[in-house]
Amino acid sequence: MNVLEVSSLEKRYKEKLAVKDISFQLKGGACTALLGPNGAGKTTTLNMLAGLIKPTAGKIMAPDSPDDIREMIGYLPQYPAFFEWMTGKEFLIFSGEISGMKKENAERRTEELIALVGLEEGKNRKVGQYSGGMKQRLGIAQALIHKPKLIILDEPVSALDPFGRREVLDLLKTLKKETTILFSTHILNDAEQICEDVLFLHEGVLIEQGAIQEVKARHHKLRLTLHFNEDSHKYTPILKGKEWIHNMVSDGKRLSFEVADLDRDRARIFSLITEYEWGVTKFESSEVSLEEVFMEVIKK
Ligand SMILES: Nc1ncnc2c1ncn2[C@@H]1O[C@H](COP(=O)(O)OP(=O)(O)OP(=O)(O)O)[C@@H](O)[C@H]1O
Repeated sequence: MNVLEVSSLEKRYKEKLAVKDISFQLKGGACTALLGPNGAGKTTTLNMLAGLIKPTAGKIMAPDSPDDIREMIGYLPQYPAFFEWMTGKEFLIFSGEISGMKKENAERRTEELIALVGLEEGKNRKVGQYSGGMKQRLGIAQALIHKPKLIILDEPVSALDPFGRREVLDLLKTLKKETTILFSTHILNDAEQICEDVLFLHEGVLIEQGAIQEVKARHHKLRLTLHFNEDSHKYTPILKGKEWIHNMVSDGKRLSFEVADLDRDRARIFSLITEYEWGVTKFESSEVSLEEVFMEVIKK
């Protein structure tokens, strides 16, 4: 069942067409990553879904809650504003009350959320004293206060150090069990770790979408890496002429390239190694990352 269905969505800011005719669906219970470089249109798209800005054209539908889409969405903006003089607990109760909850319900929900996002220790400290990771976890709790079916998070980990990033990614993994998640990021590795589905946005256009495994399979490539006991540049002329070798990178003693058929091309490489008696110290094969697939799709 789709939680959200978006069709032909478009946003124009004066002369700038920031989002161009994009269509996609969000499956209930799935985690979807909206990926794209700076300026791709991620924030504009999320702001339209959250009802903060009006689309120039297109439709946003929620099959399950057709009357009040905003009710079913919890949103964490890229730069959330907190009242730094409130404690985390006070801030959540206040957020619940301004979203229309009765005080006792807001208090009950706050306790649940504090446990869920792991803020027990800091709940009575002022938000101004929180670390970046704690603030993001508080922001996520705030987005969840009214038990939304879908939470939308704009770059929730981009501004965090590696420790804070891990905290928030782990929290998102836990939340996947309870709610549908859509989050934007330009760090593809984060998406790969926690999401099932991806949307690739580039210059306002949705250039690829679907299950991560399917997207990878569509652009199926594998990377072989050879480690030599000397500078690998010496070996590139022999490999350059082979039509089955793509995107070769020579980096010190290491040489890597993409191939389409691992078994066939591994055998080809082994026969070259034997023929030329190359001093190979290590041989590795790996799947290309989502990041490499994305760069490939953008180039096309
Ligand atoms: N209010 C606005 N008025 C005019 N142009 C805007 C406005 N907001 C965004 N834009 C432009 O629309 C394009 C998309 O911006 P948007 O912020 O949605 O991208 P983004 O993918 O979220 O980028 P980032 O990762 O840098 O946040 C950019 O070219 C941006 O300059």
